[in-house]
Amino acid sequence: MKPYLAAAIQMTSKPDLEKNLIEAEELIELAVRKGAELVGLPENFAFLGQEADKLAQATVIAQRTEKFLKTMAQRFQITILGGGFPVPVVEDASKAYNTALLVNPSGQEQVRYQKIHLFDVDVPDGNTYRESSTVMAGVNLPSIYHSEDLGNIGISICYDVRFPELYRHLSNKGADILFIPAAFTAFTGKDHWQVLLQARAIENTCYVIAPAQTGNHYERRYTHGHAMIIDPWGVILADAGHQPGVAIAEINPERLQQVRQQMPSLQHRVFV
Ligand SMILES: O=C(O)CNC(=O)[C@H](CS)NC(=O)CCC(=O)C(=O)O
Repeated sequence: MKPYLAAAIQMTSKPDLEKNLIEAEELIELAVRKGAELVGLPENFAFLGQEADKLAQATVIAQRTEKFLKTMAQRFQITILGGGFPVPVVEDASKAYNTALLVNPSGQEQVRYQKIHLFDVDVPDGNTYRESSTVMAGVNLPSIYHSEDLGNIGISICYDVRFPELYRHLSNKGADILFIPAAFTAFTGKDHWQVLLQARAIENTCYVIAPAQTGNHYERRYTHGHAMIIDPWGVILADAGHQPGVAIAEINPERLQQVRQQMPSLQHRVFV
């Protein structure tokens, strides 16, 4: 593993695939110009709209998005995570998997993760979320991407951040970097987002890269923003604030080793 720059992209995705991919490309290009070699896009970067509309367009979204990620990776010679887009379930036309895809600079798919924990929550601001009405829950724990240059990368999506056992699994498997791409609601995000991300970083002594959605997407759907990168001590290295943009920070193996020496909590685990 070498020191390198990573980018957590922040977007205001809309119910418009082509428009979102254009915005995503601009932000990837910005991240690459700043030197990023590992780039993450947020959950729903390709399409953020009504569940029914997303499902109706899922076949096209999946095809376009997979091709887009491979093209971006090859063109800019980066490793890229597409942080959650619908891929139709073959056996059930009423469902899609909320899928995150990690692609290497050769344009090859390295990890495919289907979101395990679905957001079925009545948020106290009056919005109701029933992700499971159109999304099939994944049942497989994500595999780690072992990269000689970039380190061991673990993947998750959004609401997963509330389930620390998933991240314990990833750190047990050797993760150095945890991706947590999200579309966190504005209401839950203001109190929970940063705390949860810092907790996952600190308890696993891992870098956290958290691409995010921000602002108003359609009707009353608002997300929290604050795409960020956090170091293994829990320090926030970069925070994208409220506007679309990029949070960029260095991922440094010496810092990782230093924190793991200073705080060897992973070695003191008793139960898992
Ligand atoms: O809002 C949208 O339409 C897009 N969001 C999503 O697709 C997903 C599933 S509904 N959002 C979350 O998981 C939010 C989790 C969260 O906010 C929390 O855990 O508090």
